[in-house]
Amino acid sequence: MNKPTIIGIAGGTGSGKTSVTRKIIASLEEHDITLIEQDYYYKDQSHKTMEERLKTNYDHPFAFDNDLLIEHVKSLINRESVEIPTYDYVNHTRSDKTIKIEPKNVIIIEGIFALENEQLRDLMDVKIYVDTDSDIRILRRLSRDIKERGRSMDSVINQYLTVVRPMHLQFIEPTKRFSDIIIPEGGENIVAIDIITTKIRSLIKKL
Ligand SMILES: Nc1ncnc2c1ncn2[C@@H]1O[C@H](COP(=O)(O)OP(=O)(O)O)[C@@H](O)[C@H]1O
Ligand SMILES: Nc1ccn([C@@H]2O[C@H](COP(=O)(O)O)[C@@H](O)[C@H]2O)c(=O)n1
Repeated sequence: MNKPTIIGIAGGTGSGKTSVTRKIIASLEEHDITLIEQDYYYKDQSHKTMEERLKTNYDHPFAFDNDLLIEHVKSLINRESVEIPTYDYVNHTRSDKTIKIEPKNVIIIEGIFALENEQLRDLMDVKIYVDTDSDIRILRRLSRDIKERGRSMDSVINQYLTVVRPMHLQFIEPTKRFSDIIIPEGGENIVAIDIITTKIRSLIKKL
């Protein structure tokens, strides 16, 4: 059986990775797509106190269980289903439930460090970096984290200035050079989404 088409979508927090991913999936409605959000692979911290969890650097590659992610992607490539973890941003740890993911012809891996790990990159057919200015990204994140992730304005601003911004510059922004295509402004870039879906369709045809 042929290898599924693997797409990696990276970019800073609030850049619009999730929005781009949703638009790609919607544009390819005639195809079944497996989505893996890298955030689900944040390391389990259930053995830590909340105080300890608040001190974790969630913007460092070490915060992720990449070994498990790579193992799961390889299983999907071998057309085996996997039970993937889920993540609870309010409690900063893995949730109790897992989700069964079935292998499909297209697999999208989306996350801030989707292009950081060489082993993971080597499995990808198309590598995308969503590039949005940092002032826009922090405004989007502020609004989203307060509405959806149980955060206060002060905590988002403090985390951004002390951890998120420096880690972005050190670890995430440099992964842009590994991308095949850079999308400015994320999900509203209709032309870029169109180019990407055309490429994915042509890769699926070759399967
Ligand atoms: N083009 C846009 N205009 C306005 N808001 C946007 C746009 N793209 C994304 N957002 C909003 O910004 C927040 C972060 O976007 P998201 O796609 O989740 O980014 P990421 O996955 O890179 O963190 C979400 O609340 C989303 O609805
Ligand atoms: N417990 C956690 C885990 C992660 N984060 C932040 O999430 C960001 C990545 O998610 P995006 O959807 O924004 O790409 C990352 O920058 C972490 O700081 C968190 O705050 N708490």
